[in-house]
Amino acid sequence: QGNTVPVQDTMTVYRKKIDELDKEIIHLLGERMQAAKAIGAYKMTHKVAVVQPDRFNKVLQQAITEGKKEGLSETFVKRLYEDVHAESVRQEEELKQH
Ligand SMILES: C=C(O[C@@H]1C=C(C(=O)O)C=C[C@H]1O)C(=O)O
Repeated sequence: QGNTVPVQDTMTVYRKKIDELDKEIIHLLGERMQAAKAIGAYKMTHKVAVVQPDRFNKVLQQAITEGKKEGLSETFVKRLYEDVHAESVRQEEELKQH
């Protein structure tokens, strides 16, 4: 059928967009982890606890607010940020081993 080619093209265009956005997301997450590690290094020198629940709660609330503007559910943003936070804490803790 002649219409299968344009359908493929449309999907290819959007998938290319998704691939680009995914690259940006990963790049930004990497940058975020670098910032967390810089904070982790400061904490290590000044004997400050890695996990800061009040700060994380603020970060989470900000993300939920921004997420809502983008049509993202609170549940999704919460799950996502709990994972991001866990990785951030893991990377800060890892600094102590070196
Ligand atoms: C990066 C920090 O360390 C931890 C990680 C956080 C984060 O990833 O946003 C927030 C609070 C801390 O539990 C920080 O204290 O700011």
